[in-house]
Amino acid sequence: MEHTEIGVVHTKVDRADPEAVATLSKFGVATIHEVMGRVGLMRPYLRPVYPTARLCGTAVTVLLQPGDNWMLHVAAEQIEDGDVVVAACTTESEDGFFGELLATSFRAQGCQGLVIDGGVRDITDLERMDFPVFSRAVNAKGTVKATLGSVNVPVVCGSALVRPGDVIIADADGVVVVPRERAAEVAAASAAREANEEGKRAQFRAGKLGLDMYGMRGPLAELGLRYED
Ligand SMILES: O=C([O-])CC(=O)C(=O)O
Ligand SMILES: [Mg+2]
Repeated sequence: MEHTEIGVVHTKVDRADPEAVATLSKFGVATIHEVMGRVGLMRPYLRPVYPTARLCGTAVTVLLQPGDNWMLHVAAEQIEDGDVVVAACTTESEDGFFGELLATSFRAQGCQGLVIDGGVRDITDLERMDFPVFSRAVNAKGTVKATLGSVNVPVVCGSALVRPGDVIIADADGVVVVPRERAAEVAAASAAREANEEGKRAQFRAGKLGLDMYGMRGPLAELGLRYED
């Protein structure tokens, strides 16, 4: 996707339904990705900067220029309670765009965390603050404030399309995007899948084999699987 809109801040965002966002926050990224039909995942190079980092919220999107974090300060003013900032870059950049100072500012505006297709720094402080960040790099290299990007335009972050107001869920398994129109439906489907998995878990715990639970013996025999002493 081409990033054509440079130098614009959209101040009005159509955010996903808060009740659906609250429900989605209870589920893991793998579950949500599965029930959406195995779509919406960002590339796995985006990793939490500390292992227990976890976030769920509606996206304020940022388009950055390489080595320039000016638009993150512009974005701070657009954050509402429960938002997650999703920052993409016009050109690949691993510079340290974000650290504990910006985290302090974002948190004061009600931000739930950051997903950035770039670098971040101050990660010991970010962990101490329990401010969840998912990034492509940890990098002490600083950035400037010299060039315009945009805020609240559609962006491609970790190869996934994110529109302002979409729901972002991230945990140790990855980052997933739920289009804002699908939030309620995906939340309900996630709850159903979790209930189904709880049933399977109970059977596995009791010693039942997947071979029997999933009726695999017949198809394996048909394919000619042999058991030999
Ligand atoms: O200020 C910056 O450029 C990034 C940073 O280290 C911080 O936010 O603490
Ligand atoms: Mg710093």
